[in-house]
Amino acid sequence: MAEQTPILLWFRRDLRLGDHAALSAACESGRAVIPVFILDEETEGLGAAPKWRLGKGLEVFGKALAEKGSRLVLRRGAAQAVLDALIEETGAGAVWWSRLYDPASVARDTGVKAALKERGIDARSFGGHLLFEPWTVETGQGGFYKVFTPFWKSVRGRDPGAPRPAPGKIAAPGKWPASDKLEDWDLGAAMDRGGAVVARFERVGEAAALERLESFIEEGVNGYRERRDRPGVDGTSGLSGFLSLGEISPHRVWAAGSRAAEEGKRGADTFLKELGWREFAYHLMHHTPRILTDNWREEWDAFPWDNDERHKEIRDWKQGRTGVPFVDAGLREMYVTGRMHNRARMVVASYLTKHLLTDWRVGMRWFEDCLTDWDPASNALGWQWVAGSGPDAAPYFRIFNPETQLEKFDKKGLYTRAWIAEGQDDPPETALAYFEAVPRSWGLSPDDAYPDPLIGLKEGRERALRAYEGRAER
Ligand SMILES: Cc1cc2nc3c(=O)[nH]c(=O)nc-3n(C[C@H](O)[C@H](O)[C@H](O)COP(=O)(O)OP(=O)(O)OC[C@H]3O[C@@H](n4cnc5c(N)ncnc54)[C@H](O)[C@@H]3O)c2cc1C
Repeated sequence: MAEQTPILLWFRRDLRLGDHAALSAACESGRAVIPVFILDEETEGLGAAPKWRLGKGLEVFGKALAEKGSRLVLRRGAAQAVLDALIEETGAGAVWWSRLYDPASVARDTGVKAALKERGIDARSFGGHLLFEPWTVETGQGGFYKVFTPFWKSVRGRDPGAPRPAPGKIAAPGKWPASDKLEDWDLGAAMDRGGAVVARFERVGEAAALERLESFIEEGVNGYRERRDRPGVDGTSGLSGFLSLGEISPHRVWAAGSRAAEEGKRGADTFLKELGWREFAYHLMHHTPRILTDNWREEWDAFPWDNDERHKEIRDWKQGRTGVPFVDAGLREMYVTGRMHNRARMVVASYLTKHLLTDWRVGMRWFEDCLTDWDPASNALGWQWVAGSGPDAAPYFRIFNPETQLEKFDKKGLYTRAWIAEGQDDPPETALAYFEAVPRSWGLSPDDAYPDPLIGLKEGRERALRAYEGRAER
């Protein structure tokens, strides 16, 4: 009987046991569950840091499954071919997974679902990566939202439902199919010596995510509104890496934030709103997938962006050597920790796209290679928002001044001291770690002089404004 056959649970960006709709449904069915992760073309193509982070996540998730008497079967190849082979080997009658929303995953999953259904396999996708499915949020006219505030107004009162508990038991199949060895995949290869440095700062897995959420709600959320903009303090939740790989569900985070708001904890509403930005990014990626590749506002196609990555300015920006302390601190923080404070993300993006007149896609790709919390939707929206080419974007002429930003948000110089070694008698470990992490071929040393600015801030600003005005005349 088909109902007795095992279920293949295809894990992707949902490496958790708690609040997992597909896993809970599979366990409730009473059938054997075979968890599988596929290293397919799309996963192979991840940037260096997200791929390294995925490897760490898979390691921890495999152990969590083992504690439940289950396993994570690892296979490499095209998703359809791998699933077909596993169906043959195990007699599975169903393949279930949690939905993804980027266009490449949607195209792959749509094809896989159709092919599986064709051969009589119960192929099902479940929600869980988002609070609200993008197609369920509509304007009064039946369209999609292009501006955050009305989007937020339309969803903030919704109840996304309570998070589900982790299953007590995951029934194992009579015989396990063979699995690749995670070490053989060498997912951290492109990180070279940087991996060991980032590992000091990275926390991985569902248990770590739950711990972080709990401590943030207990101690951090109260001061979140005031502290979230200060890059030199630990004032935000630090959950983005976990959310990116689905080691915690947004429902779980939302539920904790809502409870904190009900208890009157200051900052909780602001925190929920930030989760709203993540939803908004996905809403836009679903309705306009070109946000990942093209100027969302087509009039920007005429802008004379520089996108020649051989240019010294772009190389210096990537290396955190622009001579502008806030910009360099942000880029170095990312290189060392795999993450960058949100205020710094805005400042480095503004500097690249405005002072250096560089195409936002150059910066977006660098983030995609260096961020352990890389998220396709939030990254694209963030870059287009800052560049001015995106939906609900900051106007181009509002150019961040990295010096005044520093005076405002890092008055005591905590952030720049933490990340820039040059010029300090006794630099902290964080600042020195940058020189351990970067490739030797960059030839950098903490004893070097701090670089001169690539361009005066006033001069860069005026040049950007001239280019912007020129664009309007084109
Ligand atoms: C140019 C640029 C690129 C970015 N790239 C990414 C990316 O690749 N991955 C990523 O997760 N975020 C990205 N962000 C958004 C934001 O910087 C990070 O989500 C945030 O810094 C993560 O830290 P946290 O978890 O401590 O955030 P908190 O302040 O604690 O916020 C809680 C959660 O809300 C969500 N969130 C917060 N701010 C934003 C935002 N502006 N847009 C979308 N979601 C948000 C995140 O899921 C975050 O974990 C980018 C922002 C900019 C300006």
